[in-house]
Amino acid sequence: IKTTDTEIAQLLDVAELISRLEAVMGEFSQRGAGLVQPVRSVVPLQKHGGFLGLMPAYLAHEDILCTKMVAFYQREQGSSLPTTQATVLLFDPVSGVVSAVMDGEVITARRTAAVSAISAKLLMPRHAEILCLLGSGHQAVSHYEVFTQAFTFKEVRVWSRSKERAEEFARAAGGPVTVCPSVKEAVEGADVIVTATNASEPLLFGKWVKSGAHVAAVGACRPDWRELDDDLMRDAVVYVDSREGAAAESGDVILSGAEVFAELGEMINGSMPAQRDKTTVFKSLGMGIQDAVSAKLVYDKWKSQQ
Ligand SMILES: NC(=O)C1=CN([C@@H]2O[C@H](COP(=O)(O)OP(=O)(O)OC[C@H]3O[C@@H](n4cnc5c(N)ncnc54)[C@H](O)[C@@H]3O)[C@@H](O)[C@H]2O)C=CC1
Ligand SMILES: O=C(O)C1=NCCCC1
Repeated sequence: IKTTDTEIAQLLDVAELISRLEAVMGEFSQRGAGLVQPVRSVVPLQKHGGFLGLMPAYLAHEDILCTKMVAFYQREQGSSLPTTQATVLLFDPVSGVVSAVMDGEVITARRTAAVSAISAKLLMPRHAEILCLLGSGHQAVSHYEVFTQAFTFKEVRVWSRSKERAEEFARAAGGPVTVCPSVKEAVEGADVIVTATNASEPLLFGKWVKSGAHVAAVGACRPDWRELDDDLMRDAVVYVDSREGAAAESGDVILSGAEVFAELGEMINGSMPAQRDKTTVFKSLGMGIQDAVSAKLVYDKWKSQQ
């Protein structure tokens, strides 16, 4: 089959996705033989300010064989082209035949937000009231959608480099969103902060972050890119999706020298604690296994409707 982002948006249910992602992230952190997922292969395109990422995964228990190919470009402000363009291939693992070719933008946006929601569920302060989104692009939109579906906040704030974009974001959101003029004002007193920008220098500073807040850091996916400053990285308890991925790709982890406390999956398995009372950072980079379970959910739902 060949499925488009429009179809996938209808088929990929957030609650089902969260439950499948929790299971697979837990399994990943056990490092069993049933799950094969190398760290993303990255082909840098220095000449064009981008890279091509290859993200294969095999999940033996459910017999899911999948790969995503994702092109990522740091665009000029105002460019009409998307930053991230992706295609997901699902294979029949018995024969190697390709069973589905899927657009990858919705899968990428929704599964990333769903993984951040799992981290927030475990790490955000009890009775969290204020959600703050830094950035107003695809990931900010999907994080808004998933977080407001999974949790109830009294206030949602957005900050973006472009005030017009932030205002557009607020208008398009399904509920009230406060547009903030600066990062500092946006994050002051926030319980949950999502950083979803293409910044390569820190824009979120520890001195602005409320003690006990939870930060889901989604951008800065190259070893020399940052969204968070050293103070925040060193003072917070740092969780990652994959230790190997973070050591290879996260500028926030590598350049700050911060210690990684645990993987999300270790918290899910109960082998490492969720330090909810401390300031926490979940550094997300994205993993092939997340795309694999998402693609399988889409494929099964599509088949059940034929
Ligand atoms: N952790 C994960 O699994 C994934 C992470 N990402 C990352 O998420 C980030 C956002 O992706 P999208 O929302 O798809 O991109 P997008 O292009 O739709 O939105 C990017 C946002 O960042 C802002 N921005 C760009 N440069 C900036 C700068 N220097 N300072 C402050 N803001 C800046 C833009 O104004 C826009 O609001 C990217 O860094 C991407 O690498 C993307 C997919 C998966
Ligand atoms: O996991 C992904 O997919 C991506 N992560 C970092 C940026 C490109 C897409």
